[in-house]
Amino acid sequence: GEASEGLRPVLVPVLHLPGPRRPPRWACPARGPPEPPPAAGPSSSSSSSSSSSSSAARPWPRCRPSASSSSSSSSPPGAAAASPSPSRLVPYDLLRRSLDRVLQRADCLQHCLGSRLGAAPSAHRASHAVRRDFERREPYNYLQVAFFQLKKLDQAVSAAHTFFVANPQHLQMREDIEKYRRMSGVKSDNFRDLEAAPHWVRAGVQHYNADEYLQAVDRLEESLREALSALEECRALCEGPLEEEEEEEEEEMQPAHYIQVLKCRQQCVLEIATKPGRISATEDFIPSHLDLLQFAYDQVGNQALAAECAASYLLFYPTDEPVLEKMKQYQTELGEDTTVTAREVVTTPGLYFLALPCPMQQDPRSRRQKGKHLNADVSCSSLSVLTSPTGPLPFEGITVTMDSRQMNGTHRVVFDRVLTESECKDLLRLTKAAGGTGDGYRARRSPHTPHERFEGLTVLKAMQLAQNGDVDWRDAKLLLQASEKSRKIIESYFTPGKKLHFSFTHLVCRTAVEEEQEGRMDLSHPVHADNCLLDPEGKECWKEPPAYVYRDYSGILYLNDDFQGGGLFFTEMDAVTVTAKVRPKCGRLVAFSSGKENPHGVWAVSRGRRCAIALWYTHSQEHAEQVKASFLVIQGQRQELEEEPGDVQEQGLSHIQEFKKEKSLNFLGACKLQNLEIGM
Ligand SMILES: O=C(O)CCC(=O)C(=O)O
Ligand SMILES: [Fe+2]
Repeated sequence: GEASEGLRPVLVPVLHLPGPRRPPRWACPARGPPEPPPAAGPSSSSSSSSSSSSSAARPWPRCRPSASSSSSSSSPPGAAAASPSPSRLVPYDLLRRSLDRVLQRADCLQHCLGSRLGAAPSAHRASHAVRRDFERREPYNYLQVAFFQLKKLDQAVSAAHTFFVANPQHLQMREDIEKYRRMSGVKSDNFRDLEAAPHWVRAGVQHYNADEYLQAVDRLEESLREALSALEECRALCEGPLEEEEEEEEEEMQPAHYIQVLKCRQQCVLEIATKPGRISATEDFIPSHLDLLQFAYDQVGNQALAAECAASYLLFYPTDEPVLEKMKQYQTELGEDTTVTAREVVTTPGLYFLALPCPMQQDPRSRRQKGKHLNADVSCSSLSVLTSPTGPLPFEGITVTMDSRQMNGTHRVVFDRVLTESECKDLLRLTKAAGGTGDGYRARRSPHTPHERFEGLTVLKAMQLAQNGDVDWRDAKLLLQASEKSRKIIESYFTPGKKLHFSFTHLVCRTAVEEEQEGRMDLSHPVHADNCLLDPEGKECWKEPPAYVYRDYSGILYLNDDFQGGGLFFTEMDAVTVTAKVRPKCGRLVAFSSGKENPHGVWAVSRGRRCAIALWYTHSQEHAEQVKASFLVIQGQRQELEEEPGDVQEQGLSHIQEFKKEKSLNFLGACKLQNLEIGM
């Protein structure tokens, strides 16, 4: 109907590289196919404006299309000097040289940004230049020549046409195109734009636009599959040991393959150069398809698949209001106990590909045997390094500030705005009131360093304090709520569909002991991993007691920033090479997997008091903390519990029994929470 018409997602089905079609500036005219006989092909000599003395000897474009040169129509001196002798000028050489330039830039950029060495200025220039090359479709200019040399006329024509589409004012190419048109053996359908969306993209969209949703879903699914495998191939190409292999197999290299490599590289460069959160139009292909599919499935009455698409879409745009709204609606329609899961797509902002089962241990030689047809194993091997699996975040307003990639590791993330300023204030009040009541941490005042005082408070302790009237019930409850909120965020981000239980929750403050700061060299918290015993010398981490081996994920929710020092940092297994830093502040939640992949420590707090809620989670029900149960018991409200979904209910009830036995506390009179809702 009308209303749903209005909600139709805007279409952005672009797989090719986008870019403004502003007229490019040209340093040199592109040259047509080399052999001059007019009958054989477009002439390269007739309209040459070059004054270079060596032009007659060189059958190739005299000037390499250059992103930076804009003033001269003669050969840049550097380029001329670097030119191989005419006899060596086979198409591949030339093509390669132009590609190498781009590839070098890409590598440089990757390296530059990767190591975060004053990345901004040069890296961004490079990225613009690379981008410009692609916007201008420069490589196609070379390709047409290469194909022409190879006597692959149809491909030469489509390369020329593809270039011309983006450069309609290019006189030389216009002439060449005219010549191609007159050549026998050239068919009109050779004038194809190789950068245009492929047929399988258009078909789905056409059906969609014609409101033919049944056909649309089939075609869109097909299109999505194609796109995912294309992307995957790209990743493999981008990350594989490309140059080496090509060096050996140069003879066999096909120009089309170069183009593919180039595009892939370009995509990687863009991904890396793309600011966090900004998703380029190329990358928009998948979410936009998911968006269309969601609507189409909805229209054909398949709510389950529509919901699945919405959930998948939210992996890319976790805060998209209309889709979040839709999601809620689907959840209601499908029933709350139906779990809606996203498709097997993993993503970080700006980086995604299919989560295939990875043949991790594959012999690298197998790739070589398969020659240039790079396979999933290449991208798989990088999967664990480059990506974090993410699900939609269950709360609005929370942002992902840094992901694994930005933190140079695996399963690391920083969320912001998990708490408001006023919630931080309330929780800090709780720490004040609780101060001096013992550290809740094996009762040691300074477990890590004599230069700081360490205070801690568990949830249970907070509840008991509230019961005794030592702290405000609402503050105690807020501690529980903040913990549960963090749990939900971390669960949905790292392990959607797989329950994470509390393992231990601890509100901790580290206070600098003023007279103990001079010449201090130690850390507030030495480098460690949370579920294994780190051995930096042996670069190992022993997953055995007394380590808390059952801890699967760790979270630290920070409450303040008015102190000196106290930054969290991650290291390599050597415990000294810092790979990422996190500055604490109110509402910031850092989360990471608890294993050897995430050694971390805290720099000395040299002034003031640093407070945070440290949270550990486990998949193991056996090791689940009884926070929720204790909360319910304190309320004395079994009935609340009975409204919980099945598994929580069961778990809660059995924990109540245990809890009562263990603590032999009489909670019946402790019903102060009765009027406070449990709602998280
Ligand atoms: O407070 C922090 O930032 C980290 C604390 C930590 O790593 C721990 O308690 O295990
Ligand atoms: Fe830790």
